[in-house]
Amino acid sequence: MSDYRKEQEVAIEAVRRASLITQKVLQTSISSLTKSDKSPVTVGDFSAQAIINAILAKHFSDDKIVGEEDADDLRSKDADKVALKEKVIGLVNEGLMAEGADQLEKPLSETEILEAIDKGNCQGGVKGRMWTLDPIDGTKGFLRGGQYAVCLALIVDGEVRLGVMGCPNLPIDKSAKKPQEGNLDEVKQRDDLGVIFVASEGKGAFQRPLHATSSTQLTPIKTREITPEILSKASFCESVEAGHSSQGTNAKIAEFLGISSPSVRMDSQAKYASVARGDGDIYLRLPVGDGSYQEKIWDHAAGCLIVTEAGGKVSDAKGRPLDFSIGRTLKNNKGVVAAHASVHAKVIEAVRKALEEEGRGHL
Ligand SMILES: Nc1ncnc2c1ncn2[C@@H]1O[C@H](COP(=O)(O)O)[C@@H](OP(=O)(O)O)[C@H]1O
Ligand SMILES: [Mg+2]
Repeated sequence: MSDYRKEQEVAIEAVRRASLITQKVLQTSISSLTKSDKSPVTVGDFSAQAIINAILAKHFSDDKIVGEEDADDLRSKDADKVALKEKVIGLVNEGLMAEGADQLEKPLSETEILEAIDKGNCQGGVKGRMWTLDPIDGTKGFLRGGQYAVCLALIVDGEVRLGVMGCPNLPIDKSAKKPQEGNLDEVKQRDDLGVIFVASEGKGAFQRPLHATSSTQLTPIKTREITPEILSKASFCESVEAGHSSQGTNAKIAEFLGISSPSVRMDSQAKYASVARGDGDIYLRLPVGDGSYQEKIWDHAAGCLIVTEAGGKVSDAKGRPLDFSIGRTLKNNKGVVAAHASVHAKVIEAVRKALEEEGRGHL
């Protein structure tokens, strides 16, 4: 098994710098940004993507990147888009020139920043090294002051080898209260929020505070011990967005497992982080309707490895491993189920029953 120590160090620093910039976008009042730039999430997305891609290109210039955005919008002469581009250029250079490892000596030019954003055009596949990036996963959560995550993973020959996730609105201490959904003031005021999660294949999963310096120790994380006998005491999490995961099916699965506590709803891959550090036990993401939506690899790669390395098991609704080797989507899979390895099979059995009862057993 290869050692991805250098990649891990670079990825943590890239995610840290990008996450701090998204946090700044959030904290410099969403309402004023909304007026001038239309969408703060666009500013945050482009800025985080440029920061991460530029740092990856500096260290691993041959690696490909599978990302969601390109810079076409920022090349428009439209006044709105020009204002957006100026904002992004300012934030990217602020992020890259802030003190710490990988600090830039001089700002990047507009052309360099647009080129960095455009690097995310790889189509994925089974051969070679590629990074997959979601600069702001959980865009809806970001906008409502809920959970969102800056997610980066390294895929080599179709397997996820390294996952790093920045969760600026998640408490460092898993037992601390999460900020109330939609309470932007709380997110702005609390100084105990912001975590980076990291996992490297075969090396375990860890967390560290987002605001820590690069030499800060990583703390190991583990899924909560849960056995089939006490499965009814488990807690499960799901998307806030009903369109992303069938909440009715999820509720039925919980009922079959004897779980009576209500689901914890959370945006983004922060759900994987919660399961990985034993804050929640099960993450259910059951397909909506005819199940035609194809999940994107950048929405799952980092979280999947972090849960697996923390002692959990991640699969699709049928119990099959997620297949990251066939392009930009998980088209060989339907839905996602993450749980402690010792109860995963029981959860999958409940998923099968629930889908059959809904007449969707073929999914
Ligand atoms: N119909 C659908 N079913 C499942 N996921 C969807 C979806 N439409 C969009 N998504 C994805 O769901 C992600 C958010 O997941 P969650 O609900 O867990 O917060 C989105 O990521 P972005 O927010 O990066 O766009 C988006 O890629
Ligand atoms: Mg996403």
